[in-house]
Amino acid sequence: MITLERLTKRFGARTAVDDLSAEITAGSVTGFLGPNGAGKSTTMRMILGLDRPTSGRALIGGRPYQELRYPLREVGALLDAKALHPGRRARTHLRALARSHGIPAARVDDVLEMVGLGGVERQRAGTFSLGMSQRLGIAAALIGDPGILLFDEPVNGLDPDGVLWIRTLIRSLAAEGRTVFVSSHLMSEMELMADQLVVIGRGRLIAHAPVAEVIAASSQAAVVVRGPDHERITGLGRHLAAAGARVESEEEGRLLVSGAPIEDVGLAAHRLGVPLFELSSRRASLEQAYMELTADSAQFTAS
Ligand SMILES: Nc1ncnc2c1ncn2[C@@H]1O[C@H](COP(=O)(O)OP(=O)(O)OP(=O)(O)O)[C@@H](O)[C@H]1O
Repeated sequence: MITLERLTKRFGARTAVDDLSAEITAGSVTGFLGPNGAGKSTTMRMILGLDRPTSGRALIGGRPYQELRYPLREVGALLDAKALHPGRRARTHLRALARSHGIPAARVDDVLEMVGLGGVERQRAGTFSLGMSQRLGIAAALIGDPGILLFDEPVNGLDPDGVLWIRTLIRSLAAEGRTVFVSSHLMSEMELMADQLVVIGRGRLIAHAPVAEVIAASSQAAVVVRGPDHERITGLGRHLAAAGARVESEEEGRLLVSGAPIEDVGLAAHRLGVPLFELSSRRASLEQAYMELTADSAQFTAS
């Protein structure tokens, strides 16, 4: 588990992370979302002891990073896949990491196989494609078999095969009971990958909830009602609106109802004797829900 307790980071006059509290639980993938400059990387850096909080704290399994004796055995991270020295060979890099953390050298070959770099371990990192660098970064994150993993934009710039591979890996790491915290700007990918979401804007917490809940809260989520009798459909709409639902009608005989469960809409139609051709749920996308949530906190917006 990762615990953020009133975590705050200021850079001079700029507050990058502002009083952020959240618990990122084990056994599931938690997506970390927010507009550019929202404070995601800074939060991850504080969790990993790379930036010192101005106030508050970030705990890994109940302890600050600095107190972990062999950090790589407790937490692995992929922050910047291209950060590795270009002259380093993949295997040499992983061997050095293993040695400094008391991890058996045999584990190096295991993780190279696991990420599909088994054949290129002697190649220098500078000759790696972005996808290979990403895989090497993931091998480094996994080398200590840690229970907690952080991935900052892991699918950035990857081809569809690479994206599918990372998604499957991340899901399986969580299924093994690990805590997985992943940032991404790709909403469609997050929708497939994450169980919960932490959404921040201007350093502050906007939402912390299961993905399904965040999507259901979007105003784009609606119940679609359609029937042959326009007047009776309109009457049903009035009835639902009087009961507190939001009702729109873009074409005759068809309603979009939000703020009322589909069961209530169906029962109301039945009670009022309104014949229906369609009663269905229109699901919002995570992208729509996210855009609504963060509309007020995007740092850079076109006018
Ligand atoms: N070392 C630093 N010195 C000064 N300001 C910084 C530093 N690091 C980050 N910031 C500022 O803190 C804010 C949060 O940045 P951060 O990189 O954490 O956001 P982010 O959510 O990761 O953004 P992105 O999605 O663009 O990667 C930004 O306004 C950024 O300019």
